[in-house]
Amino acid sequence: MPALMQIKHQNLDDVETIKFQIIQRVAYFALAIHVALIFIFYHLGASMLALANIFSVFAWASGINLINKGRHSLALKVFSIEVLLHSILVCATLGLELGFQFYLWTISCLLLVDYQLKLKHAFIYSLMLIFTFAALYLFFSDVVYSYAYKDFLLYINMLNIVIAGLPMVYAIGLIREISISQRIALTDMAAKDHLTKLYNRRFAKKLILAAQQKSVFTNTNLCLVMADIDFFKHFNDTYGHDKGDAILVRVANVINQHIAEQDIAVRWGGEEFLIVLTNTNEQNAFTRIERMRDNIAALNCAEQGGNLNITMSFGLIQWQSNASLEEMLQQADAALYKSKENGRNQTTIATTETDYTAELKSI
Ligand SMILES: Nc1nc2c(ncn2[C@@H]2O[C@H](COP(=O)(O)OP(=O)(O)OP(=O)(O)O)[C@@H](O)[C@H]2O)c(=O)[nH]1
Repeated sequence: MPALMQIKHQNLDDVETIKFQIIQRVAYFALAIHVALIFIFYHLGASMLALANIFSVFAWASGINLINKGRHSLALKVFSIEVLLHSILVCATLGLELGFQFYLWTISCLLLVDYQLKLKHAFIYSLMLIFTFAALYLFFSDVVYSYAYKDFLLYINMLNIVIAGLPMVYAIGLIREISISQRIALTDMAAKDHLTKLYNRRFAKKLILAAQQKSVFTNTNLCLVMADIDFFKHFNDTYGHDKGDAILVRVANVINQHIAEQDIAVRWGGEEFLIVLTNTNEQNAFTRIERMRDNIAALNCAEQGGNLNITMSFGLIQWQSNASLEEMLQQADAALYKSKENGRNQTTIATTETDYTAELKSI
């Protein structure tokens, strides 16, 4: 999987690691280029630059080593200083026509992705690199290239611009992916219950109201189902709270397996769940919930605690036109209560005597 794509599927903690894996790959590439430059500069007759490149190779190698040791921020500083000195030296010796000064732009972007550096400091260093870029034109624009391969200057310049530009595009793409993945993670944290990964009550209300509006608009049915694990207190008391938690997760997984993508499953309270089945009438919902109930009762909970069976009771209502969410929840709750009263491990369909349309008309 490409590294940028990989970020979407990682935890926030892993994002920094992936970022530096990418930087390390770029550093290996830079190291190889600097090794080649030793020979290229030597061949051109610029022996002082060839000698300086040996130090550059050491700088890139030690930066890579620092990344391996987890000293990411220091590695970036080593890379930045190397590029800064290298650009100044090459421009002072060979002039600006080769385009080595463009690497200062690349490194100024790289400093900004170092989160260990305070933003203020990162800005200052980056600006200093940009000012250095401008100053090179001030001081070295009259340096004339007097070495071999003069005819190739334009192409080398173009090559340097491309090589310097690619990491900048890559770095901005990386920052974009990181901020998107963080936004997704934060939205998820705000919307979901951390144990079961189902929607939490607060966030779900917005979703349910939107689903209800859609059902009115599309003239389709919507059902609300209240569900509650039977004798869960007894399970907790017998096997402990941690094993109770594991049961909640397994029950939530079964619920998820039995709902469609557009349906909504919510951890409503402790061991109480709310399921919203869209585009489904009362009879269909009943059949689907009964299948879910059977599968919960068939869960093998031996791992979580002895041979105690987990069962669940359900209360179901089809959303009545003009009824409010609170009214429907009350009815679903009343139906759930009946399931409990009648012996648990069953589904009760609410019998609504209230005519919500008439109620609305009389207001
Ligand atoms: N393990 C665990 N238990 C929880 C959690 N939230 C609520 N509970 C427990 O769920 C139990 C609910 O007990 P009750 O409301 O008495 O209901 P019950 O024992 O399931 O009995 P009925 O609903 O009448 O069948 C309590 O013991 C709570 O401590 C949770 O997040 N984890």
